[in-house]
Order: sequence, then C-alpha cells, then structure tokens
Amino acid sequence: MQINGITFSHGKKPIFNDFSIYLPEKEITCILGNSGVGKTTLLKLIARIYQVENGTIEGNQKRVSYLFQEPRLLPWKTVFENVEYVLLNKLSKAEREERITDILEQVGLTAEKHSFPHELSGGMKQRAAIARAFVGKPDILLLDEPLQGLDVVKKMEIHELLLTLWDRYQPTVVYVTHDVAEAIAVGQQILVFHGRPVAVQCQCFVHTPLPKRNAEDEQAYLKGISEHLLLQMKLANEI
Ligand SMILES: Nc1ncnc2c1ncn2[C@@H]1O[C@H](COP(=O)(O)OP(=O)(O)OP(=O)(O)O)[C@@H](O)[C@H]1O
Repeated sequence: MQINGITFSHGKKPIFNDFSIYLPEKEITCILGNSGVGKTTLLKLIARIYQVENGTIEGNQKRVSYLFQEPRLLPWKTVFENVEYVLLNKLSKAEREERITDILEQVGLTAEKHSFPHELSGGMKQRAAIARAFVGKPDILLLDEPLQGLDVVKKMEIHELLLTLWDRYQPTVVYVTHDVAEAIAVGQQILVFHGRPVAVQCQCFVHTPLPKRNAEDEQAYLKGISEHLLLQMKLANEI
C-alpha cells in the first residue's frame, strides 16, 4: 500500500503534510511514536473513516478490518453472534457457520462459542475480537494498540496467534503500538513517527523468519534492533 503525499489536519492542527510511506503488501508494519503524534489518525485515513485533503492512499482496500484497543464486543450477543455480525448478508447461513466454527477453533474459543462477553476474561474477549477481525478474510488489517492491559504472557500468546492467522490469511497489516518489544515480536517493517506534521524518525526491517523466533542466534540481533528503536523513540521525544 502506497501512501502518497497525503495532507490532513484536525481543525487547525496539521497532522500530515505531503507525507509518504510504503506499507508492503501482505506484510506487517508496526508504527511506534509518542502519544498524540498521529498514529490512530493514519489508521483512520487508511480505513477511510477520515478523508485525506490532498494525496492518495493506494492499495487493495476492498476488505478492511479494524481491531481496537478494547475488544468492542456487543454485550447482548454471544461470541458466535459477535463474530457472525460482520458476515451477515455476505454468506449463506451454512457458510457462515463453517467459517465461524473454523476461526473460533483457531483462536481457541470453541468452548466459549455460546458465552456472552461478560463471561470471558480480557484475553478471551480480545481473541473473540481477533476472530471477528479475521473471519471476513481482510485485505488490510488495522490494529490500534490491541493488547493494552493484558499481561506479558497473554500478550506473547496473542502475538503468536496473530502471526499464525496473518500467515494463513496474508492481509497487509498496520499495527500501532507504544511497545518496542511488541513491535519487534510482530513487525517486519517498523516505523517510528515524530513531530508535527508527522515525519518518519526511523525505519527498520526485522529479518527473521515468521512466526518462529526462538533461535538463540537471533537474540543478539533482536536486542540490537530493540536498543536502536528505543534510542530513536528517545530522540523523537526530544525533537
Ligand atoms: N477528532 C479529533 N478532533 C480534533 N483533534 C483530534 C481528533 N482526533 C485526534 N486529534 C488530535 O490529533 C493528534 C493526533 O491524534 P492521534 O489519535 O492520531 O494520535 P496517536 O499517535 O494515535 O496518539 P495515542 O498514542 O495517544 O493514541 C492529537 O493531538 C489529538 O489530540
């Protein structure tokens, strides 16, 4: 997906001014940056929730899924019905049943199929939201700090799950986070944003096979990237 010279302001606040970046198709780009820099605004421009004032966003945007910080499940619907909601009017009942059964099995919520959101843990709720995000087989998946509030172990489990689902469905992913470790765990390209209007402070590529990232010889490499990104975030904060 090519973002070409876009300009966008919130009122008189210029967020993007002739801003361009390339988001590789079917890869995962993570975006880091200070609070308020414009990360969510970029996701909303990609999703066409906001319209660019100038410039273009080019890519296959037929099916876009958006995963938010909070799971945003409908409390009066079961897990199955929440996932089904995005497929209504698109597939037959039998096709929906098959697709939802499959995705719930992948996210580990088969037993919770008929549970309501208030009966689920935080991690389970976010798994249900992940199932809902992937069930429509999106071309583009936008994630806005989806794991905030989860403990480290749950985060690691969900990183693995996201990578497995990404591997299977191959959407172009744009993943906003504040967490360098998270960006390295899931990203192939990592961008650090800074300034107003936004500029790219640094661009990193993580060259490790996905989703397996446990080999010892990768640890030093990943540590190096982590230190580099932390330094760039610190510099971005000082500019
Ligand atoms: N609807 C809006 N109206 C006016 N200003 C807005 C609106 N949405 C965001 N802003 C402002 O635009 C700037 C960018 O906001 P945005 O939410 O994109 O930042 P962010 O990088 O995602 O921040 P965070 O990491 O805290 O979520 C901020 O200064 C914010 O206050």
